[in-house]
Amino acid sequence: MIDFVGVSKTYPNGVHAIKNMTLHISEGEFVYLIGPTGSGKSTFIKLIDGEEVPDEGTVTVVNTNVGKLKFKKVPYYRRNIGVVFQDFRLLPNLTVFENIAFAMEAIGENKHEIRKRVREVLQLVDLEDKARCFPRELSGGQQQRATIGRAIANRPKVLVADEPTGNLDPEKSSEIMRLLERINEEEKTTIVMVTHDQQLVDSFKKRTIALEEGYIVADMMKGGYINHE
Ligand SMILES: Nc1ncnc2c1ncn2[C@@H]1O[C@H](COP(=O)(O)OP(=O)(O)OP(=O)(O)O)[C@@H](O)[C@H]1O
Repeated sequence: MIDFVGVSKTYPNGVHAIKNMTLHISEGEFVYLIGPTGSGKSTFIKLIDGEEVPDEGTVTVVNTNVGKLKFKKVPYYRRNIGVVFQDFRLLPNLTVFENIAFAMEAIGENKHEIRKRVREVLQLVDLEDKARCFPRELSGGQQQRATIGRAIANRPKVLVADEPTGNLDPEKSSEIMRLLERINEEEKTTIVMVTHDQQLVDSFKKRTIALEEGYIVADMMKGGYINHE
């Protein structure tokens, strides 16, 4: 599903963010990406969603060579990838229902299908009673659930989450983890999640890939935190 073969990424300022990385993530996996600040986690995510291209090696996601994608094809490719950030990024003037529908309207889905899927997603993220609320009327945890709903509306094959629990307390973070696990199981979505939250990684055990200075320094199938941070 996600294959990095000999991937290196150097930014124009000379920073080597990813160094000769080779790694395979299978369809349906749920993987944590951990590592100290500046170790290359966000760059790894950007190589997956096509925001950055590798200088060396190949990044293949859902049978697409992402680094070789023509500019015009990037939006089509991105339909395969749902993205969730720490800071929510919901559209403030749209309701929860509209925020989720927006992602589907953007790809020209028909109205009937949008209504059906948004209801399904609202149920999955447990926000049926908040459908008509605006983001500012929601708690942080609810906003993050709405963001996740928006990210999965188009049934992406891969969901990348960059510190999705970064702004939430432990209880809300666990709630988000249980939701992501549900999406992973029920929607068969492959999930790559960047996190600094040692407690989460220890309690919701999953394959854990640790980066340091652009290198993979550990790849543990059973997960759990290590001493690299
Ligand atoms: N657009 C950019 N231009 C130049 N250098 C960059 C750029 N983006 C990231 N870097 C550098 O590349 C390295 C890796 O950054 P990256 O954001 O991937 O790390 P990270 O592990 O996600 O860090 P954090 O945990 O702080 O988010 C850092 O040294 C960073 O300063």
